[in-house]
Amino acid sequence: MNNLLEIEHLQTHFKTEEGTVRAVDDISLNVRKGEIVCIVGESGSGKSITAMSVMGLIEGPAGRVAGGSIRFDGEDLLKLSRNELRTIRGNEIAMIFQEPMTSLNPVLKIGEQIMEPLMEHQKLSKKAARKRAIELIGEVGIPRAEQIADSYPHELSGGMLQRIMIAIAISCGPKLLIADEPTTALDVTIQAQILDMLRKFKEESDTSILLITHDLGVVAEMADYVVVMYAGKVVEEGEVVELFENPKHPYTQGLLKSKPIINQRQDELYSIPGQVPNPLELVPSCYFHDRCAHCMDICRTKQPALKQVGGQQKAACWLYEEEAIAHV
Ligand SMILES: Nc1ncnc2c1ncn2[C@@H]1O[C@H](COP(=O)(O)OP(=O)(O)OP(=O)(O)O)[C@@H](O)[C@H]1O
Repeated sequence: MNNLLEIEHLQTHFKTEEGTVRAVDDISLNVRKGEIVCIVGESGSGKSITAMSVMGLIEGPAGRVAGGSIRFDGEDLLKLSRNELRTIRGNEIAMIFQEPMTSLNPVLKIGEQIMEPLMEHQKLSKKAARKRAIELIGEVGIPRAEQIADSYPHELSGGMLQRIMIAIAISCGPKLLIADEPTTALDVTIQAQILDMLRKFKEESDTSILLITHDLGVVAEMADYVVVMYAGKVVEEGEVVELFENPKHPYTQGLLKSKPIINQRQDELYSIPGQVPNPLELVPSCYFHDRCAHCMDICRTKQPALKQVGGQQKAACWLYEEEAIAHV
């Protein structure tokens, strides 16, 4: 109902010499029209690979989507040909990456790079595309747009380049914007400006945003709905207020405890003890068990399923299972 993106039981695997990495291991999530969904989790939890799977950017033969479905606006993206996918990518679904320098072509002028999708997807003439590119540079808050259009990427600051990436991403009026850590490389003031811009764009155009971050401050500011990932799995999800007020999964509780609080001096910031497990050594269990203060016997031997734990909130934790209590 009203879902623009529906990911169901997605599995994305990588074959390595040491074995298969289940980077995304049976995850489901929805993004409704006009909604911002944040995927949050530590490094290596599978956030980026989820986004790359939606974009059809998983490279074979080592990487492959091994199962599940990704429906966008009613269409199963995994069943589309490369060409059909290319038509959707950059047009109806656009992505902003963490490092703009790696996505921009260093030898092409900024204006030309903004013009490219406008000519390819919107079929604008060169002249019309240039005019629109200059407008877009202004729309993302960069002054002297014409001069910027004629500059090369290395002549711009990191914050400006990220604005250019946003200009490219919004140029074709996408229905879904995927932003993978879009502000991580930027200082806090610029970070806030970029997030404001994304929110404003969402409100004006009713675009949905799938925002990937490890920063709960960003989640608090941006999300309608939050999906917490750990070791390739969704361990908790819910409406942002509900989840922040009453996190159920010990991992989410740990993440929230380790979030710095603005205007409050904290002598030592809490961090969750231990490390994310080696993706090649996962055994049937709760993957968080050896970092969890509430670990029970069952957590070491059986994987908890994601279940409703109140309101819209779901958690995958034996603490909320009657079966667990029977085993203690
Ligand atoms: N090409 C690859 N080959 C093998 N394993 C990979 C490959 N790409 C990613 N992985 C593994 O998949 C898992 C998930 O990676 P992913 O980049 O999605 O994590 P993430 O949550 O986005 O972390 P980060 O914030 O560091 O980007 C990790 O264990 C990673 O090592």
